[in-house]
Amino acid sequence: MSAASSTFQLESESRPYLNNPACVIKASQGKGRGVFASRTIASQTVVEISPVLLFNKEEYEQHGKLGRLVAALSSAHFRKYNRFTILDDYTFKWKNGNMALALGLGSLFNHSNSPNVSYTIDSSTDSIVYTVTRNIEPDEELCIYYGSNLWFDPAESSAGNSSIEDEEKDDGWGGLSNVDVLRNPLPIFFNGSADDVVSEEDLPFERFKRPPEEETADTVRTVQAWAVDVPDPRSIGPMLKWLRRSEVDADKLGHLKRVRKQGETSTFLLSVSPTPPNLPHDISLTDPYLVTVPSSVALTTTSLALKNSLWPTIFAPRRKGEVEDWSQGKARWAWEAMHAVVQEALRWRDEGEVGFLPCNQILSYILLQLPIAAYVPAPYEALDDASLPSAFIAHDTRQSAAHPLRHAVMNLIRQIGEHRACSDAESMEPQPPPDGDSESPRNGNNYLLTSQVLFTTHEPCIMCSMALLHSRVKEVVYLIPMEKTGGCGSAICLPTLPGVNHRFNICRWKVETIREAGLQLDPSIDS
Ligand SMILES: C[S@@+](CC[C@H](N)C(=O)[O-])C[C@H]1O[C@@H](n2cnc3c(N)ncnc32)[C@H](O)[C@@H]1O
Repeated sequence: MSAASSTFQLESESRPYLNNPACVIKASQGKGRGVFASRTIASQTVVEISPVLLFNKEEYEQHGKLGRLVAALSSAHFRKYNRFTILDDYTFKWKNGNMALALGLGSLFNHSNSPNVSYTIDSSTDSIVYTVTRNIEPDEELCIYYGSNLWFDPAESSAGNSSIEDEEKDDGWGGLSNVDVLRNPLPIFFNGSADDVVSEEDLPFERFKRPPEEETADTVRTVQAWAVDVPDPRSIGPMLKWLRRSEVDADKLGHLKRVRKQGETSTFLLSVSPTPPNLPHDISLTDPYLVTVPSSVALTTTSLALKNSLWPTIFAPRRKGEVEDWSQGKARWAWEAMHAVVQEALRWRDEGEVGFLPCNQILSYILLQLPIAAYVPAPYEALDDASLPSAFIAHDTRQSAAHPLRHAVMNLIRQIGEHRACSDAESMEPQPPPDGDSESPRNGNNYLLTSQVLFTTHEPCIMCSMALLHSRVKEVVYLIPMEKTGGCGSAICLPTLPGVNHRFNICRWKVETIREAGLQLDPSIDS
């Protein structure tokens, strides 16, 4: 039974809904059942809290979904003609790859391009909260927005005045202009406080995991630290207490064990300060002396063996700081940045700039061209800082400039360089001269993307990845992997190559988002 052919056929047929006397379920012209107001409802009233029934990914893929092929080409068109079960009309994405079926009224809200109900996901109680977004008249239908990829032909909606559809309809671009990563359903990280940490699976991207780099005896970094021997085993306890209490360089030596035992003698690591710390007079100790110790944890067993030969070292297979936590606020910032870069690419669609051609004639009606764009937003960490670096955005101009090197990323980096040159010229401050030392803070001033995150529609090619490396970018987030030409993990992963003198993080926007955007691309082009 399809939703639209439900037993509710007549407008006059309505049934009371026990939990909320302001809502009734009635037939809605051309849509099956719908939820209607039985009386006036004030704006911002919560009209429903629906618990959800969760299906895990495997269960849904096997029994509910459209089948793998169709899912891979998840377009409204395919969904329309390839439904396996009516559940496909009711379930939607939940966190951790699960699918959710709203119980109660939640499954009966119809879609409108001008919705009067918004909803938020409450994952702590596995429920969805529905709130009216304006004052509602008696008998008005309550509708939510399902997104721009509908799998049915929508019946005219009376839920609101201005219609999202009016703005979007027939863009001559297969609806790609409607790709709006900010639209409903908003991801989970839009629900909580900006400082809450987002779990890895709820992030909108996957992080590219670099294989840990192997160290050799020549590359292990070391530092000089003060140590002292405790010859009398009875002094070990008091010395440990003293060390704990005094907390000397606890942060700087946290990657090392503080005591090394060799035979009867225990050696205590004291500090990395230029002079030895003041030691307790009531404990029998030798004079402090300098030892060479590793300056970081061991990431691999090879590194551990090397470092332990200098000083017992902590083994931490994950690089400290490699997997940085993302807060809800930062995830929202990234979401908006990705939205901005997609919009920028679309802005150039009619200008004939480099994009992607359908790679398969049979499927060409769902394959779209997307020009390439790149964006560096103002850093999230410095959003409140008035002196923060500006945001920069650029697109690929290979066609219009008739220049083979005018890739979006190259254009962006050049733009930032030119901006920097102009502001330097305007500034009265003398600028430090460039030098070749990557460790030098003076040189750091001359890099163009230090601590910045770059968002791009397409994985940068090898040339662009190298330019990003030379600009000391902190992170690259891309939407579409470029299997044959990408320099950030697809064809090659430039920042992991031996010999390159800068590493940057790589984040690949999650595949579902690309599918939602309806993008299928020719992977053979350089971006
Ligand atoms: C989640 S159900 C909504 C409740 C549904 N009307 C019912 O009777 O069970 C989604 C289904 O409702 C129908 N629907 C929702 N909004 C619609 C609209 N604007 N126009 C036409 N059909 C709609 C479609 O058949 C869709 O697959």
